[in-house]
Amino acid sequence: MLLKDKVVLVTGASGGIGKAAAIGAARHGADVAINYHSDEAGAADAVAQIEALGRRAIAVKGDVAQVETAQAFVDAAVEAFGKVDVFVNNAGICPFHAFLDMPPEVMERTMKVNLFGAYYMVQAAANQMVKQGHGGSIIAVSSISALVGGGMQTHYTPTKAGVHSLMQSTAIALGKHGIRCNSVLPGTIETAINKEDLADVAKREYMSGRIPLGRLGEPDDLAGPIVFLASDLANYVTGAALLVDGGAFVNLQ
Ligand SMILES: NC(=O)C1=CN([C@@H]2O[C@H](COP(=O)(O)OP(=O)(O)OC[C@H]3O[C@@H](n4cnc5c(N)ncnc54)[C@H](O)[C@@H]3O)[C@@H](O)[C@H]2O)C=CC1
Ligand SMILES: C[C@H](O)[C@@H]1OC(=O)[C@H](O)[C@@H]1O
Repeated sequence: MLLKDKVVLVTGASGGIGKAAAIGAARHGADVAINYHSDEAGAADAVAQIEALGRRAIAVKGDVAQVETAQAFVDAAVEAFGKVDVFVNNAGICPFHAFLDMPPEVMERTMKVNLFGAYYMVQAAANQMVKQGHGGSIIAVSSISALVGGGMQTHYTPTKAGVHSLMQSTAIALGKHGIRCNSVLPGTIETAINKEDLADVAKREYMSGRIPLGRLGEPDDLAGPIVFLASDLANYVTGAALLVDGGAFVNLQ
């Protein structure tokens, strides 16, 4: 039990990596507050799975692109559980689109959800942790795409580099409060975000062929690394970025 009686908040946790991280935290003894955008059934299922593990859970609806969502989420968690120990910024979108004719609204929505949303959420969680006075752990779900590009992801990869950079800067800003800030950099993980993209058989085979461990990732592959960074096992880890990609990044030839 690495997170016994900790309170963990996860954004975008009605499915995919966020849901796996929320349930993974509960498996390690945490009570969990999840933010979700619109998938009521997915959010209810995450709550039910956490409660089945004997932990408490709440689901709070909100669009992370709206500034006020962040404080409302933190307030709801504090009202339910009394504190915030761990904050996982996970919510994100990746509407694949070519560069030369990128619609401004697609670019701006991606920035607002992935980067602005992360900024306001992390700020709200950090203020709560500072007020509590006993430190905390913040983890951003960045991406291998913080380090490498994607021709159909010119609006997306800068947001992932941005949240990685945000963790580096907040690690400095919040170190004196005992708040650690790190990012995980997933490779290609099969979730709703890339269902359509990976439906292309040739693309799917190319992507899995690039991975030394021989398979695409699953949401649960992120749960362990996130729980580790959240836990006291990572007490002296801050400003770090952990690739969770089956070895894809280092596979040049
Ligand atoms: N699946 C992959 O290959 C990779 C995913 N990531 C990142 O992991 C994170 C989670 O994505 P996945 O689980 O893969 O996909 P997903 O589509 O299953 O999950 C994304 C979650 O974010 C939520 N969300 C989207 N817009 C939101 C908004 N405005 N407000 C609140 N919630 C919102 C969605 O409802 C969903 O629950 C994202 O930040 C993504 O960029 C990073 C690297 C690889
Ligand atoms: C959604 C993509 O399949 C996925 O997102 C990322 O961040 C990875 O780099 C993959 O491109």
